Amino acid sequence: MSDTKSGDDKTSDGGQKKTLTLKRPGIEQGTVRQNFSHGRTKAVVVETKKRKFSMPGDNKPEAPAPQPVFAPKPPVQQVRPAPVVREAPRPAPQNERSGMVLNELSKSEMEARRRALEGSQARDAEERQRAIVEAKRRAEEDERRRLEREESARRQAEEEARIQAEADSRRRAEEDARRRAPTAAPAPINRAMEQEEEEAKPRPKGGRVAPAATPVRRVAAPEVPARPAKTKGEEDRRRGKLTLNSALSDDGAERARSLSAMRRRQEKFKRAMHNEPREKVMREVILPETISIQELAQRMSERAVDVVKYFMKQGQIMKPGDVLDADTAELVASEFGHTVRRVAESDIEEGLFDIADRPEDMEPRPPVVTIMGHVDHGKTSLLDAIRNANVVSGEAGGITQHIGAYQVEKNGQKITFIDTPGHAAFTAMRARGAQATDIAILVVAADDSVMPQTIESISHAKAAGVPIIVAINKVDKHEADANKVRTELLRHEVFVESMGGEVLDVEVSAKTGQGLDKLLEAILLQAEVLDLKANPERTAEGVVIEAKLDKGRGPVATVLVQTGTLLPGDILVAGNEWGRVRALVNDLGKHLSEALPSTPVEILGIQGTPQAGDKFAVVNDEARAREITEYRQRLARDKAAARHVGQRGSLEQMMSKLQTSGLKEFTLLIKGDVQGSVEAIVAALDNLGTDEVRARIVHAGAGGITESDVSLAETSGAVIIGFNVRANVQARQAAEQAGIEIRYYNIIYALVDDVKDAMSGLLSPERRETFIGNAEILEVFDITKVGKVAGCRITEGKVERGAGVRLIRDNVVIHEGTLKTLKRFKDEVPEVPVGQECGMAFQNYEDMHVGDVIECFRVEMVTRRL
Ligand SMILES: Nc1nc2c(ncn2[C@@H]2O[C@H](COP(=O)(O)OP(=O)(O)OP(=O)(O)O)[C@@H](O)[C@H]2O)c(=O)[nH]1
Repeated sequence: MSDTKSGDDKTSDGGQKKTLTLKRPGIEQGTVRQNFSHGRTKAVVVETKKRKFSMPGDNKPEAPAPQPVFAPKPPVQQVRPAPVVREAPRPAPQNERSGMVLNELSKSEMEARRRALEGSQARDAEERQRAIVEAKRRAEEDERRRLEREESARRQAEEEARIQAEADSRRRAEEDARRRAPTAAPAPINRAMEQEEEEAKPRPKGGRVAPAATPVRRVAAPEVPARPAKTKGEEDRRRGKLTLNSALSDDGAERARSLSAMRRRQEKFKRAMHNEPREKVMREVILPETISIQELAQRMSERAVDVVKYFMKQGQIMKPGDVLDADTAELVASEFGHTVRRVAESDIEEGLFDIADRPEDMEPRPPVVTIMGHVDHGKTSLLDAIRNANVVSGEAGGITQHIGAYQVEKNGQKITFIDTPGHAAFTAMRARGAQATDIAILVVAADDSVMPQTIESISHAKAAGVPIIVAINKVDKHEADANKVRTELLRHEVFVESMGGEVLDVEVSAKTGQGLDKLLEAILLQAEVLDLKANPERTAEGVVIEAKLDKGRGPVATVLVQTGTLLPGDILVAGNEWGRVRALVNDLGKHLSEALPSTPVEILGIQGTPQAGDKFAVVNDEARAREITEYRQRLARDKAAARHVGQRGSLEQMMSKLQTSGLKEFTLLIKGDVQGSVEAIVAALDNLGTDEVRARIVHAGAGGITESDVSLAETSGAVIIGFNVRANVQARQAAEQAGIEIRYYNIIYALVDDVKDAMSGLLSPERRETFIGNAEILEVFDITKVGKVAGCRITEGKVERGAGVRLIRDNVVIHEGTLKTLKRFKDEVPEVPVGQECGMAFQNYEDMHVGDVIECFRVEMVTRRL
């Protein structure tokens, strides 16, 4: 902008703003005020030059000089205010041009300018030419790339098809080999899964970018020079940002995936074009214990919606998220034509239990005894008597407390008694796979002899392979007949020693203490025979005997250490719960520094309440404990959900449900403070069920109500019942959000009564009919516009308008309906009592005869109760 010709250039006086140029012909001058920041303004002289047009031949000698300067520029460009005003007035140039206009430039200057102008025009032309060439080159380049892209996609498709074919043939060969030698080399359990993964893996890019490494060199080699430039560009665009890492890493997965996706799209499109049905691929579906419909569909390579449709055809409305048990899933998979292989996800638990011990590490351990027998034969009395007489020496004086098991000492040897008499607990434990008992004491009252539960107890002990010692109790009673007991036991294949058998029998009295020592000796003798041993020098394993949520101490569990030594600070997993042992407390309330094999001990520090019968084991660290319990909790949740779904989910049950349609269910989730009370509630609720309505318990357990309970209740539409427990804040909030009802109780009967009431509501109300009266038709009148009216006499009770009526002829009901009119003389009346005559007409019915009887009745809908 320094080439301005503003008056400033010619001004030597800085304060003088006017230009000192002469008024030139063809140039108009004006002044414009220009605004700047900070309110500054400046007057600017504007010159407008009238344009001269000259014909090509018009070659005036003076013309070329000014024209090169001004001609290329449009007139408006002559307004050049800004640079003019900003510059400080410069001292007037010292050359001869001072005060002269431009068209009076020297010849040499003119020449220089002309040259410059010509140079710039030439450059412009050159650039234009270059741009055209460049555009052409770019178009060619684009076309070449496009062709290359197409070619590469085609080769890629060919390549993958070939690799696929190779993999198929390899698999077939492997299968053939396996079939030929089925036992020679059993495939590892995950072989099929690995193979499937292998096939599912995106094809490595090696086949394309590094062909030498693979046998596909022949196909790939020619592509090498062209491809990297092209795919790289594509890749970069896709990734957006090219980092050093991404540039250097050999990650071809994304490229392979996107190319496969392209291929799939192409195939899909082709299929759609030719209307070809998809080729059905039979798969081996790996089934865990529970699986969601979505996951199952994925493993079968089917659409989830097809599986849902399949269920719909079976009359079941399912969602893709619903969980199926393995049996149902297997049925579905085989319906879709796939084979299944079931696997256990329990690998995570491997090595948790049953660590092999070396024989030399084994040391004798005390026997664990359970007392069984018929009701009122004295089990509790016997347990109490033994305990009171034989508390572990040195610990007498402690306040005994019920922790579910206790230890006594006899002749310096310890015996552990499980303090929950009866075979129910024994069976519950066995049902969970735990066997805590070494010896069963069968209590039979000498005055009552063998009774039904005595026989049941015998069966349980025998089924568990636990030796029996018979305690013939209440021998202090004068009507006691111990021999009768012995002979009756013979009938149930319990051959006592005194009858020539091998089963030890002892006559005892829990009341007087008679024979208790003998009983304990018999136990020790039996234990000796059993040669009970365990390795105390290892991490502890055992079984949960009882668990509860203690108000002050949180979750508390009584465990029986079966092997190893349990120490405070140990991290253990028990059922679905884990925790770090904070304290070990025995049945006398004493804190122990260790719990050796066969010791029952109460532990504090677990996160939740496990269930009686759950096995426990000490693990190395919290992470493992968490991992195992999370897996187990997930499993339990899935199982509960599958059980719930199973009600509608399994085909077998679908059928049975269809047959028993009309059965209403009252779904409940029960949480209680101790396992015992929960079991009692469940049993009581089970008894409420009828053919029409029953309580379905989706989950029952000890412990507070948690968020997972709420979500289970939500999925199964259950009401949550808390017995002596409360919901935590999260659970409460979740329940509020989900609209789940939580009811709290502290009395079982109140709970059962409420459930009964609620279930009664589910029973459809009963239609109850009450007879009101009878009338005999004496005459039938046909009245115009009204129709037939029966003239009757009330023979019994009364007749009410609005009540139900039946027309009875020869004791057969001809019609049932309502009355249209009930009249005495000419008046409509609400009712007519016995002995009086009246006129009656039926609604929409006229076939009445003399001698028919009209029965009048009232119908009520009565709510039924269980
Ligand atoms: N005379 C006498 N009575 C006994 C003896 N043992 C128990 N009893 C009584 O028998 C009744 C039942 O005894 P429990 O110990 O409650 O019997 P149980 O087998 O534990 O009963 P459930 O817990 O209901 O199965 C009680 O009234 C005891 O006092 C005994 O050796 N002699």
